[in-house]
Amino acid sequence: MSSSQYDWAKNIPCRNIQIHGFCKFEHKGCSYNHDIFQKNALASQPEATTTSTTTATVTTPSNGTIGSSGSVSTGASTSLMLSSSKLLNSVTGHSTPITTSSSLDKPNTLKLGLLNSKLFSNNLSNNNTTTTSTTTTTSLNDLTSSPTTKKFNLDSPAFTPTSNKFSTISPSLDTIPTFVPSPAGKLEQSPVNENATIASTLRNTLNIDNPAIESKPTGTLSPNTTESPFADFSSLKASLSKTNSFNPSTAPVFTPKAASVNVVNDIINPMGQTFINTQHPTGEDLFYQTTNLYPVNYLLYAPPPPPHVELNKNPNERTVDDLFISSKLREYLQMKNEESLKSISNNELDLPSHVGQYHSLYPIDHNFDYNSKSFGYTSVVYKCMSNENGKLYAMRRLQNVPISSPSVLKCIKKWKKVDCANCVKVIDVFTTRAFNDNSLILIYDYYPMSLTLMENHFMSFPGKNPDLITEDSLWNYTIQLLNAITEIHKVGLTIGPLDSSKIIITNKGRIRLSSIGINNILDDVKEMLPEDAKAKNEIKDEDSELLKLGKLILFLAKSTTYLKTATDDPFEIIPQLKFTNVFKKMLAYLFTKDATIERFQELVAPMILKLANGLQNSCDYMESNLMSELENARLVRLFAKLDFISERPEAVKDGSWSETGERYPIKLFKDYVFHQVDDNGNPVVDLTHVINCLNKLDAGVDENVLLVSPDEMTCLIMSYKDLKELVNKSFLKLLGKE
Ligand SMILES: Nc1ncnc2c1ncn2[C@@H]1O[C@H](COP(=O)(O)OP(=O)(O)OP(=O)(O)O)[C@@H](O)[C@H]1O
Repeated sequence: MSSSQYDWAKNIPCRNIQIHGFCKFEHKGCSYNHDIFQKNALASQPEATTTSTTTATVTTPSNGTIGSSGSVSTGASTSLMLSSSKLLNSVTGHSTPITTSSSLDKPNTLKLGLLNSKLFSNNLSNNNTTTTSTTTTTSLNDLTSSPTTKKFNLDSPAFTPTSNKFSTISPSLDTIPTFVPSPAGKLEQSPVNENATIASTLRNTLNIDNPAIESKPTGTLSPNTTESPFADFSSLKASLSKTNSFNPSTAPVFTPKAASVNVVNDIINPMGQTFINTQHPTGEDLFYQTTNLYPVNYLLYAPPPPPHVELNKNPNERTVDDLFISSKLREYLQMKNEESLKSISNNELDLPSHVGQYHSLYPIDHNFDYNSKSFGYTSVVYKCMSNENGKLYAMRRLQNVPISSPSVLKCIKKWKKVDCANCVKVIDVFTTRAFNDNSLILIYDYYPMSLTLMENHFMSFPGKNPDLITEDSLWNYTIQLLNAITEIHKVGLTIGPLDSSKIIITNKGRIRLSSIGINNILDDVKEMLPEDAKAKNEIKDEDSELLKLGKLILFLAKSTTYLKTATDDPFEIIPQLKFTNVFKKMLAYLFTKDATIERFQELVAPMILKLANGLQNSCDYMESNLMSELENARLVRLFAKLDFISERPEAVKDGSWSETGERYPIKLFKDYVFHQVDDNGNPVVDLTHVINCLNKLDAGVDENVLLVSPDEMTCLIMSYKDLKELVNKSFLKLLGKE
């Protein structure tokens, strides 16, 4: 680049000086004039004004018009000024030069450029300029007399940054003046007051209950306080960090049961429900304090449609409910989940924090009776969590069992081998002094929400009445218990007493023996007792397995019938039962002396087939529900993928990631799926649309979709196929696998 090429610029003041106060390219080839400002600074003020006025007025040609059309009158001095200043900017801003202006013809443009340059230089020797300069003197009179000059005229001081001011500012951080807050007396004025308002807004937004802040209400800060107003902020910051930082020991967990703890007052919430405000507990109790005080609505996500909708549906019509797992099943499973998440502070019940490797004990006895000694010892059942694998287990504790040798626990090895669908699997057995006594502990698989046969059929609980005993349910129990007996026999063991309080219902109609193995251990313990103690603990268990089964079924069956004669003889009771003869025959067989398991199995075979049929139907039902959830899981993964990709905060600076770059269609697609509004601007909440779109995206169909940005300035037509490719590509890039 030859310097002569930019000769035209040598009289034009450098815009860098104008803006920044200096030009860092001054001695590095910048072709613009750098001396003018120095001269101007030295020149006296009146002179400068005169120069300015004189040069400014030059903007109007002699005929009082400007531009190629010659139609702009001198009256439009403001617009004229703007045009010329615009032009000046374009010239001095090193951008498109004078000659390329489209709106002005060449001579005029050139003239204006030169005239404007005179605004600063007043030093032109060019003939053209001299002529123009002469011609504009008249216009000056016109302009000065014009009423429009009042507001914004040529006399308005031009913006001339004082280069001295900027040059005195040191780039060093140390020399940057520090902000000194206003004296306390001026606290009611901004900006301090503004800060206080921010603090209070923050406090209100975050709902921080900080007495330090509370004592200094917004806008009424004490005038004679000598404290820095930022003291508020430090306390706010402290409380913010306190409020927002995660502390596992104080982080609340959802504990529905604990709602009744430490009740101080009830508050009526706006939704018309009563929830409980708990006193702030201390220490460990904080962990268990109630946070969700509203009763859980298990059907919140997809409530079943009202009957009039359900009944009047056409075959091709679906409700949201149809898209998901059946509401009843979901509610049931969610209740089970909730039950298994229940916890309570160890302090509250004086429970040990750990028993062996098990912790988080939670008593699950529904009707704990200290005097009930089913095994000859008081027994309590807890839900607990294993420290080893994080799984939940049921822990049965027998209090004060006189175990003198660990050898009595060996028999449990055999019980661990029992793999039966109608027995609760035993996991572990040990003794402990964690409860301050000699407790025998047995660990079993945990089945949330299970009730014993006794509880299910003979007791009522809040929200649950005793279940009716029917012939079908009795057949069901008989066959399942027969299965348990058979399986236990296979490993050379016997079931021990068959008690309705030691059989749990873990699912609809599904029963399991809940305390297998205990009897064997206690028998061995008994063997080791001294003779007199042995006699005291004697529990006669001479019945055959089938007889035990018969007694249990008879006990359940006779509870359904009013017996005319009070008798204990099963052969007198059975004929009085209001059940079918087949059932009565089966029950009577269990009480016969020569009853065998094999013969009994033959007897109940037709009923086993019926049960097998029901179980298979139940399996099909579960599988179909699983299928619908399977699709949901697929869509959830797609949701997750989309969310992983779009609106990544760390990519905000890098526009190429989502906002304007390659991934912009994904952002628009998300808007298309989730953020549509109707004609009235109301959000469109249509799950079918969402599922349709996501399914098409997942399948990558060839169909095109019109994606429009919210401001309607960008429209894209893309196929789901391309979108899918883009999503996959972006996701791989995110994983660093591209
Ligand atoms: N493995 C288990 N999983 C889940 N809950 C269980 C399990 N075993 C027992 N339970 C539940 O624990 C509670 C107490 O059981 P337990 O056998 O002690 O019955 P109980 O009626 O209290 O008898 P007892 O009067 O002899 O103590 C019952 O509600 C039962 O459903």
